Amino acid sequence: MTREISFAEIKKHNNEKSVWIVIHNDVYDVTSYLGEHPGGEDALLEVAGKDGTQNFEDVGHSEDARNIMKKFKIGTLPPSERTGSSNITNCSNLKWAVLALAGAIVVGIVLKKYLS
Ligand code: HEM
Repeated sequence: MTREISFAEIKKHNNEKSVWIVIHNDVYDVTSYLGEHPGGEDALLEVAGKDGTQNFEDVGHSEDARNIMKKFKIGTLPPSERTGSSNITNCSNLKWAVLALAGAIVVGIVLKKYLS
């Protein structure tokens, strides 16, 4: 079960005793994950009680990481506090798809030149 949690409450959980982080408008309680996080506890503490979406995406977390985080979800932001950033993941996937396509086209052109 998840509930709506506002920043007024989230920002109280900003130290190692209790670490709540907002990522893509969802609220995660990662207190028990501090010691297990491959990126270290400091990375999580830095955005404790805040929105860590940007930092989370800058690292380029794997699908694995995104699955693990589901376990820690405790709620979502109220609609009035949400930001429009929940599509960043899709955007970065799209970016890679476009890059892969561009690469394939270049390889195709080079191969065609060599083979003709
Ligand atoms: C519930 C939230 C999070 C989970 C479950 C999580 C999980 C993970 C996992 C599994 C990795 C290993 C690499 C990978 O699989 O991508 C990782 C690496 C890392 N994470 Fe997180 N992470 C979370 C939040 C964050 C946040 C908010 C930050 C930054 C503020 C962060 C910073 C990092 C860094 C710096 C690395 C190391 C990357 C490297 O050394 O290659 N993580 N995280």
